[in-house]
Amino acid sequence: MTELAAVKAALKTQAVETPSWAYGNSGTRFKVFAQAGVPRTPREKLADAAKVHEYTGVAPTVALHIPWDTVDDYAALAKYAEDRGVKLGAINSNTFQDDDYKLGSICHPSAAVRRKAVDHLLECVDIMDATGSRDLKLWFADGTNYPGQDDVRERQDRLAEGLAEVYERLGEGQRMLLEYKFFEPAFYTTDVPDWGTAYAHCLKLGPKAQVVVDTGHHAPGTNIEFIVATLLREGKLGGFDFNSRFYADDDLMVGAADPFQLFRIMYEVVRGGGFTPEVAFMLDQCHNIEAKIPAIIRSVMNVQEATAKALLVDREALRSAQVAGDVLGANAVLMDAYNTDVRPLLREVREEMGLDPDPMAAYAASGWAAKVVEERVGGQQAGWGA
Ligand SMILES: C[C@@H]1O[C@H](O)[C@H](O)[C@H](O)[C@H]1O
Ligand SMILES: [Mn+2]
Ligand SMILES: [Mn+2]
Repeated sequence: MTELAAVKAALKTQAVETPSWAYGNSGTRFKVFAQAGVPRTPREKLADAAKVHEYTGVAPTVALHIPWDTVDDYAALAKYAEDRGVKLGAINSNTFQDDDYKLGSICHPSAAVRRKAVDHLLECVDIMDATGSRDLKLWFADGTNYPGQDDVRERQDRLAEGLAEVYERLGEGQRMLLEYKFFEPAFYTTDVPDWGTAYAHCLKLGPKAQVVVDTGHHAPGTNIEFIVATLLREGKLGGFDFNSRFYADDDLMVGAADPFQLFRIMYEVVRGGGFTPEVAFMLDQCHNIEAKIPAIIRSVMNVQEATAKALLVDREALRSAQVAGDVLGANAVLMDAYNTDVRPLLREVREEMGLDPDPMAAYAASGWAAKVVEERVGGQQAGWGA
């Protein structure tokens, strides 16, 4: 197989998981701008997600967030998704919106509150059993706002104890993905603030515990691809929450703020043997002012473009330049790939997959946007963030 054929074949195996909550309204503490036609139910979110997969061909799963996507019958929801060509993906817990969690959830000083939080996580595993999901994704808002507010070390003990109980509950083929974030909503300490803390907990828990890298969760200037290379080397990279940011956890379209960073990340993924189903490529975004479905289609295409460029890196030329200490030569090999216009290649890949080469145009021509605005009248629009 020629190198180009191999690159095309790899691109056809790409799988980007889209987040149910990105189809709903979202915003900031200043304002949530509602949009006409936004889903009102988990089923309507799945119907929109199915459109993203229909036009990109590489968005076959949808992450759920509990309780935002709570339903009576999860098996029926999984069937509804499959009837539309997508599958239910990671189950995201939520221990950050309940009044009891003001001082934390799994790290809270009160054993009763910790019990409540762990019970929610265990309920999420029950849901995974019903949906057939592999991954339980855990992000904790837990932290403190002032020095002395709580015992930093003891909160880690509480975290370890709670995670261990959930780990024991995981079934065959199930994993827990622990996500870190350096701040917000806590502003002094965050109990899982960085990759090192997440890695340390996952190492102690065992092989079913892996780390999630949310690309919006690092201090400015952090070399995220170094973290990716290291976690892959350790066999502890479970997945990504892809988005982009200019300042904090802006949750903008992945690749929009820094396409070069996304390329560098995907290069370390490819180089580290991480372009496999073992690494979950998930989007975690909020489309506060832009149309949501087109924004998610654009995001999936941004991931495809970064991946194509990463797969096109001339590894042999790079290796020999690196071994020779040819600094400029080595850098030039990587930049050649990055500066390659891969859009014609991806158009070909889509045509070979039986898709319209231009997903954005195909979606715009589908009339889906007008259809949902007309149909989705009344009821409570889905949304979060204010
Ligand atoms: C909504 C919530 O936001 C957090 O910042 C984190 O990124 C989590 O992954 C996401 O579930
Ligand atoms: Mn995230
Ligand atoms: Mn986030």
